[in-house]
Amino acid sequence: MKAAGTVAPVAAEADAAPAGAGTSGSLELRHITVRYGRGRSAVTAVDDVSLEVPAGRVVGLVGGSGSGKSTLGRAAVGLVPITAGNVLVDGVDQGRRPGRRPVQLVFQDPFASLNPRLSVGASVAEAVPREDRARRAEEVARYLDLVGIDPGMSTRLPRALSGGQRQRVALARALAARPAVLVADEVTSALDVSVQGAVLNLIRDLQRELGFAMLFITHNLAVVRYLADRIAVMDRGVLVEEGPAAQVLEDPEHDYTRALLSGVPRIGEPLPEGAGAAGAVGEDARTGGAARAASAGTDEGTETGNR
Ligand SMILES: Nc1ncnc2c1ncn2[C@@H]1O[C@H](COP(=O)(O)OP(=O)(O)OP(=O)(O)O)[C@@H](O)[C@H]1O
Repeated sequence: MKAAGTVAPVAAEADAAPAGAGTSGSLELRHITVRYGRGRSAVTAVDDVSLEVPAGRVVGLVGGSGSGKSTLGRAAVGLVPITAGNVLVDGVDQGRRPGRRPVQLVFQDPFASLNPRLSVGASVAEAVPREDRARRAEEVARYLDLVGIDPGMSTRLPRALSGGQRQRVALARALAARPAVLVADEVTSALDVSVQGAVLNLIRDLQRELGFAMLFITHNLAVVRYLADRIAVMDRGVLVEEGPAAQVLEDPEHDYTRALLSGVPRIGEPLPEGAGAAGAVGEDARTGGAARAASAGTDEGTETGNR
């Protein structure tokens, strides 16, 4: 593992491919609509959204609460049925029905990705592709090591781990499946501020090292500033803006993006989650904490006790 990095400024050359690129797949969401329910009670959570995550790149998906970010991520992974549109991985249409896809999702709550009755090792082993079953034990050790978890902990149950450790194991499980694309949905929001930076550093280092494409969903603009090559902004089910991270953050085109950045909600709307009352990017107490922890290169040290 590389040493924890420092907070990077917004990539000046957002279009330059990161080191290690070329090993991953690409994700293309074409005119995706997802509707929950039927008739009058139907909710259009995602409305005709098209978005591309090129191989080796990180696209940050931001927006206020209920804007449809998680639904879009779940549609990409095949966890919710798609009402209209197509999900393509490496140009191959994945169909609209829920099902297994070469896209892995890491959730906000690691308990959602880990079976509480399975040991850490068994959880990761389950994800190892069939063709690697013969060397499953080595693969489990390799991925646990990669995320900074001592493979000696593989007999433990998730409940015996800290929140940060559980999220690392969830990440190991997702990566062990060797996905073409990773979707990370609010992966640090449930974590203690003191470990958020370490997990973000880990994700950033792994992404650079392994070169997988990633759709990184968050309400936290400081986090996308830190991680994303490109930023996509959703408002009430619609994609309102998409572009290189620096451009979206420094010179947003859409009013909603400006409102997210300034923390000033439109009249009659609640303050978007993550757009701190203080306003500017990184001034939200939570985001500031994450960025500072990342900047200091801190890790949860005693928590994992193995890095
Ligand atoms: N399973 C469901 N059944 C019905 N409606 C749903 C379901 N899941 C989400 N919704 C609705 O779809 C809309 C989009 O929700 P979604 O969770 O995708 O937004 P989000 O941007 O991820 O929000 P948050 O940041 O709060 O998680 C919301 O109006 C939500 O109430």
